[in-house]
Amino acid sequence: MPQIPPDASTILVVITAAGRGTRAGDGPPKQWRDLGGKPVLAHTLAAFAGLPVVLTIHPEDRALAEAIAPGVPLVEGGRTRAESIRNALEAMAGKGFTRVLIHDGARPLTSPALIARLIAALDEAPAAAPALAVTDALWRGRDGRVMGLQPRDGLFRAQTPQAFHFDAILAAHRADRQGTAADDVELARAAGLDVLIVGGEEDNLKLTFPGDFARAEAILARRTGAPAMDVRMGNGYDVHAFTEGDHVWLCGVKIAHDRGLLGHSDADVGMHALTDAIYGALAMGDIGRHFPPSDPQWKGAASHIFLSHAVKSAAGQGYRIGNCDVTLVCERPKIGPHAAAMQEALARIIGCDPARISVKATTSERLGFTGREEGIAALATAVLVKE
Ligand SMILES: Nc1ccn([C@@H]2O[C@H](COP(=O)(O)OP(=O)(O)OP(=O)(O)O)[C@@H](O)[C@H]2O)c(=O)n1
Ligand SMILES: C[C@](O)(CO)[C@H](O)COP(=O)(O)O
Repeated sequence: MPQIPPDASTILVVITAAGRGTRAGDGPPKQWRDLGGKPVLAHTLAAFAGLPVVLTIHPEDRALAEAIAPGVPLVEGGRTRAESIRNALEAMAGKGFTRVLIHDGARPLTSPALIARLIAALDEAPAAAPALAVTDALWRGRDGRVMGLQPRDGLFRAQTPQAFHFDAILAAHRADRQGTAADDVELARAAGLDVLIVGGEEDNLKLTFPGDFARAEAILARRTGAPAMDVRMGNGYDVHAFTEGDHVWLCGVKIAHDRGLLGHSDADVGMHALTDAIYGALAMGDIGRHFPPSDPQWKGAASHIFLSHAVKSAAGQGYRIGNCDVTLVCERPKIGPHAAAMQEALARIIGCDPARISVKATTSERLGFTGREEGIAALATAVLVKE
């Protein structure tokens, strides 16, 4: 297998990351979005570790670029990909580089083996680029209808990095008047350069549309051995004593009763246990940490505020609630007739299907504080899922 040559100091890498990623949906430009815990561009840079790099950036992204690529020369990009790359080549001209790899910042999963194959190919030709043969049938279509077949023989899907003799590709860029080329091979061909096709890699995808991120996460998880799905579990336990009153709140449902539950908030013991289970799964402590009982603003507060906060915290970390199970321990009131309403109420707050929420109850056979009807205890388990 080809290796990156030990003296690679004359091989420049241009990573172009000045685009705005308009097709990738809402949020920051795709090269700055998170992929497996760090920005996409940090992965791209890591793939070329050991080689000198120049990075093209959008002027608004300078601080972000300096943070993830300290010491890497930054060049402002242009209106198009081709202009951005030309700016980088011009900035690095005359600095002793003989070969250059030109790569999309939005392709974070390039392998060292592919990079080595491309560098080796430059011994045989002034240009080499990775590509995959088209394997699906190709159609021509119009207005949602198939109009004809397109022979796929000899058709390839182009990837980057694209590798060139430095002076040859710089001259090709200088000769280009439009600045609209899809890639550097197009310019190399226009300048008459012979371009070798090197086998590309399916994993070397370019992040273009929102769905590409999930694919890249899965590839990354496979490479690092991390599970593709992150599952977390937490449990919660709470107790509230009975006091004078004529109703209790349990799992978001008001139930008439000959006693009330004592608490700083509405004392919904079931919802508190569930909230703690979610915080537990996130390793975020318990309700008391987020809503201190010493804070008067939570006096008499409706407990859905606490549960909503826990669910939002989970969502903020990329988790959805997989399922929950709440057990209420009391002799009275009887829970069975209210269990379905409780599941509905919790599901509404969580924003999930009620079928993912279980509420059940047990007595403690008249034993202990719950058996003596001094209070109600609740236990809950929550499973959080990140895909
Ligand atoms: N003026 C530009 C436009 C694009 N690029 C870079 O070229 C690569 C491939 O382009 P593309 O996937 O089209 O990225 P964007 O232009 O950012 O995306 P979109 O077309 O969806 O806006 C990306 O790494 C992108 O940052 C660049 O450096 N300068
Ligand atoms: C250069 C490139 O990655 C080759 O496949 C691609 O052409 C650039 O992205 P775009 O989606 O065509 O702008």
